[in-house]
Amino acid sequence: MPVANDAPGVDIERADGDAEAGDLPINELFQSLQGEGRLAGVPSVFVRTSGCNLRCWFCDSYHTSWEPTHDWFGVDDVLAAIEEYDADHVVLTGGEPLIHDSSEALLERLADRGYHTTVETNGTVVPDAPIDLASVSPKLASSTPTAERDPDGDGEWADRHEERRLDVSTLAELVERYDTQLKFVVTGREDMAEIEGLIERVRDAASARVRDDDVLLMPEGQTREQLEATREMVADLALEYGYRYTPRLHVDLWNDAPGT
Ligand SMILES: C[S@@+](CC[C@H](N)C(=O)[O-])C[C@H]1O[C@@H](n2cnc3c(N)ncnc32)[C@H](O)[C@@H]1O
Ligand SMILES: Nc1nc2[nH]cc(C(=O)O)c2c(=O)[nH]1
Ligand code: SF4
Ligand SMILES: [Mg+2]
Repeated sequence: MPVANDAPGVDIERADGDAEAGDLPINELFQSLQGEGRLAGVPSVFVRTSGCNLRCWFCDSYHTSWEPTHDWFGVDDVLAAIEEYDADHVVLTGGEPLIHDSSEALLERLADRGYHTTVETNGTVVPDAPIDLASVSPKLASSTPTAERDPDGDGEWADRHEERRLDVSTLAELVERYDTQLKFVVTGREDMAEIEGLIERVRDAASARVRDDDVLLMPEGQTREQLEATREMVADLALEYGYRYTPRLHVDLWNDAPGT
């Protein structure tokens, strides 16, 4: 998916493909309702950076991970595009937004201007920047792109993904530093043992408290049809384990349409 430049008033004229120091690779920028997590339903501007240090086989943002596409924009240009919208909430996502140093500069500027910021992150990087809600989605073994599941080849990324996907001390630091929700993509009941074990390890490692309702179970699925097959099972698991369920509101509403 190319940069979404058809939204009214969004100025992304300087799309010349060349990076300058401090630029961010932007895949798309749009307004929607936050579809996931504690703030589901809140009108928000989404800034999607391109590039990721992981390769989940199910990644619903294929054009930021497996096949990244983007144009480069300065932080000022990104801010100007955000300010075209009448929104108080900004969601910085990707790809993995925290692999880019300039994400920190953008978050500083957004905080200065009084925006509420959510960062959607895989929890492998601790940033040095203000964030109102760290929406951390640690990646489970069921996300690994094994040869059978690799959408793009025959498992070349499996080892790198496996090595990088979880680091308890990084997760503990995020929990200590930020108001955090831990949002797990659930593919089946088999994921629960890993989730339970990981929560226990993060609780042991972090001085800050992780409440059961800071832990969210989200059904895997990029389309309405796929979610139909997983959401009830995941809702039942949330009830059984006492964690929170999060819908994928945007998928329920708009399926897999771009810019939603
Ligand atoms: C595309 S990721 C970008 C942010 C970051 N890289 C991460 O994974 O948290 C945004 C959110 O979508 C979730 N996600 C990606 N593919 C999904 C799928 N097929 N089903 C459910 N959630 C998915 C991720 O777990 C994450 O919470
Ligand atoms: N509406 C909507 N809500 C979202 N919440 C997290 C998203 C993401 O891709 O990070 C996302 C997204 O892509 N769309
Ligand atoms: S970590 Fe996030 S962006 Fe990266 S591949 Fe997984 S879901 Fe996609
Ligand atoms: Mg998304």
